[in-house]
Amino acid sequence: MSINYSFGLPLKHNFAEYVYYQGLFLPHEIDRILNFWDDDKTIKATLAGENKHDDELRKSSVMFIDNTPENDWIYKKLASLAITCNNERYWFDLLGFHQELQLTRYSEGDFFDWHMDFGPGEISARKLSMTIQLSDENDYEGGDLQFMINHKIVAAPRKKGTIIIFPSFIMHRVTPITKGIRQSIVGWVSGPPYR
Ligand SMILES: O=C(O)CCC(=O)C(=O)O
Ligand SMILES: [Fe+2]
Repeated sequence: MSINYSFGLPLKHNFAEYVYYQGLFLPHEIDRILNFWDDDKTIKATLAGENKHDDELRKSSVMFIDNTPENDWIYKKLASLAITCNNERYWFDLLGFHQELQLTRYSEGDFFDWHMDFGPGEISARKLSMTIQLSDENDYEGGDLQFMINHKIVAAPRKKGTIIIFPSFIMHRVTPITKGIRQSIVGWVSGPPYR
């Protein structure tokens, strides 16, 4: 027998484990971002939150893109895309970027194994994760950004300039680079606790 015991929850039929967008950054803008790479500002990637050093989970180099006036165009574009995407798909409460955008470089042998971007402590406010594929897909082998969707592993598009957005609680990884270099920007949009 059927029952009707609705709490009247607003259901979101547009939810997707990840979405991607192309064309927000022009090729010359991507090249401009790639030129930010400065070996002197580079650090070995650590994990936010718990288990800060876990060499088995992650190997890559990162630097941070300060939110200075010259870099604001990058933040602006990503913020506006995040808001649009959120309004179409997720309806999370978002407050903004509370951590600097991260420029990541994966060289041969580098990887980031299965993880969520969400967790206890300083990463508990993350709601949406964003990745920009900065490298030409033919410049590296391996280095796929993949999502675990139920029992299936799905790879994100690799095309240079693609922006992939996903809820920060979705499991994902970057497979080991077997040849070349892959670069990406990773950003996290934060918000108040889920309720
Ligand atoms: O490089 C990427 O595309 C994603 C990296 C990642 O998952 C992270 O930094 O949390
Ligand atoms: Fe991640």
